[in-house]
Amino acid sequence: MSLGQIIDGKAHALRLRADIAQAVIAAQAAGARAPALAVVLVGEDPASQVYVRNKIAACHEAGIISIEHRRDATLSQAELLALVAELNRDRQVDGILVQLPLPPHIDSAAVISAIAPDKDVDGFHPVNAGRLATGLDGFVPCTPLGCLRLLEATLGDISGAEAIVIGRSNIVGRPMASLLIGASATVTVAHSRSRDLPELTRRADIVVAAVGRPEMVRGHWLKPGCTVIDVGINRVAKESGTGTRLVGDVAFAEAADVAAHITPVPGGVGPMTIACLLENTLKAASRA
Ligand SMILES: Nc1nc2c(c(=O)[nH]1)N[C@@H](CN(C=O)c1ccc(C(=O)N[C@@H](CCC(=O)O)C(=O)O)cc1)CN2
Repeated sequence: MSLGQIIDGKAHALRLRADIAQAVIAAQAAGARAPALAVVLVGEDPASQVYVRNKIAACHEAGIISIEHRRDATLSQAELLALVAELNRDRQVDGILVQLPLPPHIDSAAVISAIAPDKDVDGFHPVNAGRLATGLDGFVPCTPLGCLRLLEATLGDISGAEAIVIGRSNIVGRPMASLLIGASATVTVAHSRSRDLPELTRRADIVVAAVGRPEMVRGHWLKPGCTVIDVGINRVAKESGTGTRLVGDVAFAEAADVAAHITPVPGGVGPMTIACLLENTLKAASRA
């Protein structure tokens, strides 16, 4: 029997998106122009195409202008850097998003570093990473920001809580740890070299799994009554042998028997990523 309360990321995201739409209307009533987001997609990665389509639809619904720049996979790094430079100069563009992953011949770090930090609504630029790590205001990457919003809505104050972040990527693990430290949690960052991961995880009141390995975090790793935020999106073969299904980094059914709160996959963190992109775009526009 499942004991854990499922955290409905889709419902939280819809509420946040409605709040942003209201804020856009209010800003325009006060004389501002509509926020504008440039979305750059290079290549034909099927998942990226879906994510970009969903981001553009979410912008439209919230009254945010989106300007799509699609380029084929043969685009050179120099051409992409030139596009980013042009968007940096464009005063009608508040936010710039370059969808990842980029084709292998392009150095993603170089492209991210070329985005003006004050238009970097993905929060991936080293200046924004530094601002977050040092407690300064800046843009926070959308996925960890969405995780924090879900934790705040579910638990309220998390100061003093023991948290573990499993994974140390620049996009999720590291910024997530900074956000939790900012919220005064006691934070452990675990990774592939960590010794006795189950034991470390069992100490935590809050578990954020962002490791990219299907169902790696097991129910018996968890402290009863903890809160589990599953960032993983892994496509695996169905047991029937035909087709695939999405699973997270957490073995959901087992974990839901032990945790007090848990995000599902799909329908947990993913929808919050897109809602937080809108939040960051509104913030970029209101600073311009
Ligand atoms: N420039 C960026 N690139 C990438 C980011 C990012 O934040 N900025 N994150 C991911 C992909 N991503 C957004 O871009 C993203 C991933 C997943 C979801 C989502 O809603 N997932 C659904 C399931 C979707 C499915 O069926 O495949 C869910 O979890 O419910 C939204 C956005 C990498 N690239």
